[in-house]
This record gives sequence, C-alpha cells and structure tokens, in this order.
Amino acid sequence: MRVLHASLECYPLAKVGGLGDVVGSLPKYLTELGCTTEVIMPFFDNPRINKLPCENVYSDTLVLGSDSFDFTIKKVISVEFGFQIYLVDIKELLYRPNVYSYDDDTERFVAFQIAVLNWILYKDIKPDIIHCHDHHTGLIPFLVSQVDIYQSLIDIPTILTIHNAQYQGQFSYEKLDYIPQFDLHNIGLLDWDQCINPLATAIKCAWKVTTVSPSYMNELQGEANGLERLLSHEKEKCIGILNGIDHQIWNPETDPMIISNYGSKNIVSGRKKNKSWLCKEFGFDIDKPLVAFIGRLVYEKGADLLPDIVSETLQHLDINILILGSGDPEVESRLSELKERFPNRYNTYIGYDEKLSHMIYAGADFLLMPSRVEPCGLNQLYSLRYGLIPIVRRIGGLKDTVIDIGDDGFGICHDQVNVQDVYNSIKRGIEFYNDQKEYKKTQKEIVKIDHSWNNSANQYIELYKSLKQSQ
Ligand SMILES: Nc1ncnc2c1ncn2[C@@H]1O[C@H](COP(=O)(O)OP(=O)(O)O[C@H]2O[C@H](CO)[C@@H](O)[C@H](O)[C@H]2O)[C@@H](O)[C@H]1O
Repeated sequence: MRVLHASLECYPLAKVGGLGDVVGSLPKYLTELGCTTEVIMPFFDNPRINKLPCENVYSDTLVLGSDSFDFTIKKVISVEFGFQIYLVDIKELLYRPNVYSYDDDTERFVAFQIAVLNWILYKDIKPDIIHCHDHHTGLIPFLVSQVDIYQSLIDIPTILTIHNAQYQGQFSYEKLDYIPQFDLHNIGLLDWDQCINPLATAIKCAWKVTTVSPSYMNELQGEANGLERLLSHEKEKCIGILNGIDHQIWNPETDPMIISNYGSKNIVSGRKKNKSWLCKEFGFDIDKPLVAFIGRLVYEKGADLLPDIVSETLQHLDINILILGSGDPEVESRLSELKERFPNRYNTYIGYDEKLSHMIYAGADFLLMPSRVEPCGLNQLYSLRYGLIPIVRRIGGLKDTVIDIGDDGFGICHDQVNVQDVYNSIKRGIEFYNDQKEYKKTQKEIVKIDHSWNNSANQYIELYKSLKQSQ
C-alpha cells in the first residue's frame, strides 16, 4: 500500500506545533508496518531544508487565476527520516523562512495543492491513498473528485485528518478562479457561510475524516468553530484516532537535547540534574517545585489566563513557574512584565526553542495544560514519557490520556477553564509533590505507559485497507 501524506509541516524539516510532530513520526511507523509512505511538503527557506541533498523529479507551471508560477518537485535523497520526503519548490510563494502567517497564505496553500496533484498526474506509480492534514491541504479531496483535469485520479481515496478545527483557511469567492475548471453545479461543496472554506470542503469531499483523539471527535459535534452542523451530518465517515509519539526522538535514555539522560532506574537522579540546569538558567531554587508551560500562546491553549494564573499562584504558593512559548503579542508582553514582579520565582522564554522544550520535559516537576480546546495534545504524552506529572483541563485528547490521581491515575485534572480551577489543581499538585514517596512512585510508573504510534498506526492501516476494499 502506497500512502502519500500532504502537509505543510513535517518534523524535523518544518515544525510550528504538533502537526509537524505527527507528520514527522506517523509515516515512520507506517513504513515499519509495511506501508510505502511518502510525505509531500513545501520547500521552505530554512537551514534544515536548504542543506538537504535533493533530486529534481518534476517541473511544471501552474496557473492561479491570472498568474502563473513555475514549480519543481524535489525528492529528498536521505534515509535519515525513515520515509520518503518530496518538496514542492515554488520560489515566489513557498520559499520563505516561515510556514504560515503571510498575507498571501491562500495563494500559497492553493498553489501547493495544485502542484501536488499536477505531479501525481504525471507520476507512473500513483498513491493508493492521499492523506491530507488540516485545511492547508483540504482542497485536495475536492480537486481530485471534481476538477476536470484531475479526472483520472478520481478513484484515489482521500483522507482528511483534522488536527485543529479552529483554523479553516476561509477565503472569498473573488478567488474562485484559483480553482481549476469544475462543474459549477457543485460549487456548494466549496461553500460554508458564503466563503470558500477548505476545511469544510475536505469534510464534505474526503472519503474519511479523522480527528486526533476520540473525545475531540465527539466534542466537534457540539463545538467546531461553526462547522458543528456539518460534522454532525458527516459523522458516519468520521473517526477519532489518538495520536502517538515518536519513541525514538522522545526517549529520555538517548535524547541528545537533554543534559542528563535517564531511564526508569535512575529517573530521580537524572531528572534532578536536568532540573538543576533549568534552575540555574532561569534563576530558580532547585528545592522548590517547578511548574512549566510549553506551547503556542493562543486562546485555545488557555494562554490568555496564564498571567493571572502566575500571579494568583505565586501569591499563595512557594513554587517556581517557567513558561516557554510564543503567540499572542499581548499575552507575550504580560508574561514578560511579570518577571519583574516575581524575580527568581517566575521566568519565561518568549520564542520557539526545541532544545529547551526537551529540557523542560526532562527537568520540571509539573506540566500545565489549561487548554480550552485540545484536539489531542502531544505535550502531555511527552511529559508522561519523561516522568513529568501533567496538570490538565479534561478536554479532547487530554481527557483520553490523563487520569486524575484521585481516580487511581497519575495526573491532576480539572473541568473548567478559569484561573481559580487551574490554581486549585496546581495546589493539589503541590500537595501530591510533598508526598515524595508517592510522587516518585508515580513518576516511575508513567514513563512505562506506551503512547508510541504502534497502536494508532495500525488503526490508520486498517482505515486505509477498508478504503481500498470499498473501491
Ligand atoms: N515555544 C515552543 N518551543 C518549543 N517547542 C514548542 C513550543 N511551542 C510548542 N512546542 C512544541 O510543539 C508541539 C505542540 O504540540 P501540541 O500537540 O500540544 O499542540 P498544537 O496545538 O501545535 O497541535 C495541534 O495538532 C496536534 C497534532 O495532531 C494536536 O495534538 C493538538 O491538540 C493540536 O492543537 C510539542 O512538540 C511542543 O513541545
């Protein structure tokens, strides 16, 4: 079985968040299970991608409204990734340092998708399945099933995985001419709320829709940033498959990004050395519990509450708090300002730092995830793998993966998103921490939980097989 994943992110070549982690790891596990797995993503202007040995395998020109763009498909010549990667090089649109947040993102994403399909048209060996990730590739299921020039691809099953339904990539009908010719009677497939909505389009046109946890699938029927009616209507073809993590990269015994490697036998001493580095770096007292947050500073993650959570907590509890993240400029500046108020007890690194994130998983005492929406969440899975106790709101994938200590579990959970409830959870966490015997016993147990892709990759394979059989 030959599966092509189309995505804007793929770790380690381009990662903004969890999408990159998933597309950089699921294909590796699918390959190990016998699937021929390929990923196609943009050729960005970043040092990781620029230095890759590549071979040009296809060149063409694509048309976007009244503009046309030359593009090349590059095949990466490297076995290091564990699966085959192809890169779409469109100099004017994709060869940029960042993945997202340009004024012409619509043009960039549509052009990427057209380039992918033009290349597949030309390929001798077609994929058996095209697996699309998020709205950036959400037009592919429509293009394959509706557009005249892609008629010969119509029998290739398409899958959409929703990593985050908050972002849908809407654009106006003024840009309808970006879409190659199709039967205008079917224009409704592109529509949601009088816009072209690539995520809605994919939900309508893909053969199957998956979300990254079962609970998120259920929650989307009630709240999906405007798409709940559509998701309820399409629920027969939807399924929630829990994300896994890459156990080779996220392995405290071998992780090259942490100061001290450790396994379950020396977890306490190993983690202490990493904590000591963190405390030195950020001016904390190593004897106090360290609560950390890692992530995009956006509303869905509850990041707007973080400044008040820090103030409330540090007024009442003698602990340290460290925040690593970037996003909403107002949240960033409020978090930075707090440093003066709580010197040596609170600190923040505003920005993206992969190595620091690994050090935090390996050295902090609690990981805070006060998410409003959490389709799966990988941070809590990394945290379990490294022996770090998660404090989470019971939502989406957090609900599926973290069990409260009060229910014989290993994490601290609460149901609402407000400062007081998060503070109460932190307080409960600190009481748990003070019982060092129980706390260390739990740490040793959580590192053994298997959240690798082994289980979920098999579920994807079953899904692919069912689609091939239904043809
Ligand atoms: N400033 C920073 N510095 C270093 N590393 C940082 C960082 N900010 C975030 N990260 C890293 O980015 C990843 C975040 O992954 P998540 O799954 O938690 O969130 P995200 O919302 O991006 O993903 C979406 O897609 C994923 C994948 O399906 C779902 O799990 C999730 O719920 C959904 O919102 C982790 O690897 C984390 O360590």
